[in-house]
Amino acid sequence: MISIIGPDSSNFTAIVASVSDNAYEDSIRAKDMGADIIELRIDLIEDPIPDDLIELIRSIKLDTGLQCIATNRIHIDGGKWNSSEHKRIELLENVAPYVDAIDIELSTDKTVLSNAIEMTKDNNCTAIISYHNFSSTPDTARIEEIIDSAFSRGADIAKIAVTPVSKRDVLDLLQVTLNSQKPVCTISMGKIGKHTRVIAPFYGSVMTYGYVGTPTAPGQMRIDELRSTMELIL
Ligand SMILES: O=C1C[C@@](O)(C(=O)O)C[C@@H](O)[C@@H]1O
Repeated sequence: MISIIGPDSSNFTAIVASVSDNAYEDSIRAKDMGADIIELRIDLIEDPIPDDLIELIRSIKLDTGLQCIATNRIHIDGGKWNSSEHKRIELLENVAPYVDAIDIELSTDKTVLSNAIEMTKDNNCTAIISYHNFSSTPDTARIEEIIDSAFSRGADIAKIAVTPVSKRDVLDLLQVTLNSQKPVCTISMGKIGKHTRVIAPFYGSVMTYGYVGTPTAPGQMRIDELRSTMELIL
């Protein structure tokens, strides 16, 4: 399970470094830059082979001491996975015994999602159920519905990554974040939302994502810049 409770049992925000190709080298750099957790984006790795992924995860965890999230992002949620759904989930099952959390999309087929969440918990992993919208930000009632849906399907953390078209969209997401009584990770992507990667934690977001080599989403900041800016203003 990933830890989102600070050493003094206060809530703290985990800085997550998304890595893909060059995952090992970028994970070492991420650690030095101040990342708390590594996210391995399997969908961004060329021809992922289970045994190689397991060896990679073991090396990353051993040499960085950081916890690891496995993500194999479905195309509809902005991912690059382009093979079968069965294989997509199978790769997550292969690595589940070696990681600390699995990220699976709310848009996944309900039965597949339910089985994947069961598998996640059977492996004592944190279940992150994520929702992505790369064109807009739903209204607050809809975002709250999405969060409730994620928890009703077994999420330990509900992740909402949406795209604002106005400052009001950003404020709406921060309001939902502040009101949430359960662990959420909220991100306003793109240029208008970029500052939420630093300030959403102040309103209760339990994780914030950054990059080492190349961004894996619009508006991401480099890990060291993210950490220093958070330390400066939070
Ligand atoms: O879902 C998320 C958040 C993210 O999309 C971002 O906006 O930083 C980056 C993804 O790698 C991660 O899985």
